[in-house]
Amino acid sequence: MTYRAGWIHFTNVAPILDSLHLPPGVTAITGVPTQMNAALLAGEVDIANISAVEFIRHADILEALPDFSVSVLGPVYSVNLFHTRPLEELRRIALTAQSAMSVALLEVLLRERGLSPVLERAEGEAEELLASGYDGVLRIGDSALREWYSVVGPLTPERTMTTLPGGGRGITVTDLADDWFRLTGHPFTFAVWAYRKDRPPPPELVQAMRVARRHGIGHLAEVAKRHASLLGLPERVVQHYLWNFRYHLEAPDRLGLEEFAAKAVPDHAPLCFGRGPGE
Ligand SMILES: C=C(O[C@@H]1C=C(C(=O)O)C=C[C@H]1O)C(=O)O
Repeated sequence: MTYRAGWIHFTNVAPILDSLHLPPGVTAITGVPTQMNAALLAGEVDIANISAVEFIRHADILEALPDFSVSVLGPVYSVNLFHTRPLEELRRIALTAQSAMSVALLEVLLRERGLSPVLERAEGEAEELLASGYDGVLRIGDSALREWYSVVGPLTPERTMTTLPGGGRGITVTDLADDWFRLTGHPFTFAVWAYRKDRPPPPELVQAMRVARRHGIGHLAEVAKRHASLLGLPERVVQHYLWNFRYHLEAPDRLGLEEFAAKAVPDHAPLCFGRGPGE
C-alpha cells in the first residue's frame, strides 16, 4: 500500500527536503502549513510536517518523529508581526490563513502582556494591509522573510543579520520567536513531523529523511545559493536564515515545546514521540 507524505514547502525545510529520495511506495504532495495540518487530520496524507500546535491539540491521535523539527533559539526572521504602533496600542491585527502555529504563538504573547486586539484572517502583503486599516499584520514563511528584509535591509559590511534595525519606513517588525525567547529563554518549535499513531512511517522513509538532512546541512551553502536566487534575496541572508534553524528536536526544543503546550493548550494529552535511531 502507498504511504502518503505531505510537505510544507517553505525554504526553511529545504535542508531536509531538497535532496530527499522517497523510497518506493511513498508519494508526496506539498502545501502551506494549514493545508498540511488539514490533510493529515483528514487522513489525506499519512505523515506531514505540521504546525506544532496542531500536534499538541491532537496529541491523543498523533505521534511525532523524535528527531525532526523546525525550531529556533531566538529570532526566526520569517514569522513576523509588522506593526505601525507599539504592541500595547494595537487594535486590529491581520492574520495569515496559512498559519496555525504562529497565530497560536501570537495569542500567547499577547495574552502574556494582557493585550486583546481584534484578530482577523486577511491575506495580502504586510505593507498593503497596514495601509488598509490594520495596525498589525502577521506573516509567515518565504514571503514574510522577503518582506522583513525589504523593511529592515539592506545588509552592508557594517550591518549584519544580527545588527539590522528592528524596522524601517514607519514599520516595526516583531520577530515572534525572538519574543518567545525573551519571555521564556527557550527555543521555539514551529513544526514537527507528525503521523497518526496507527499509521507510522516506514523506517526506510525516516532513514531517507535523516540521510537527506545530513546531506542538506552538509551542503548548506549550495542550498542557500539555490534558494537565494529563487527568493530574490542575497545569499548571505538565506545562508544565515537556514543555519539558524534547529532541525533535530533536541532536549531544549522539547522543553520549549512543552512550555508552549502548557500555555496554549493547557488540557492537552501527553505528547508522544516515536523511536529515534538506535532506540
Ligand atoms: C518558521 C516557520 O514555520 C512554519 C510555521 C508554521 C505555522 O505558523 O503554522 C508551520 C510550520 C512551520 O514550518 C515559517 O513559516 O517561517
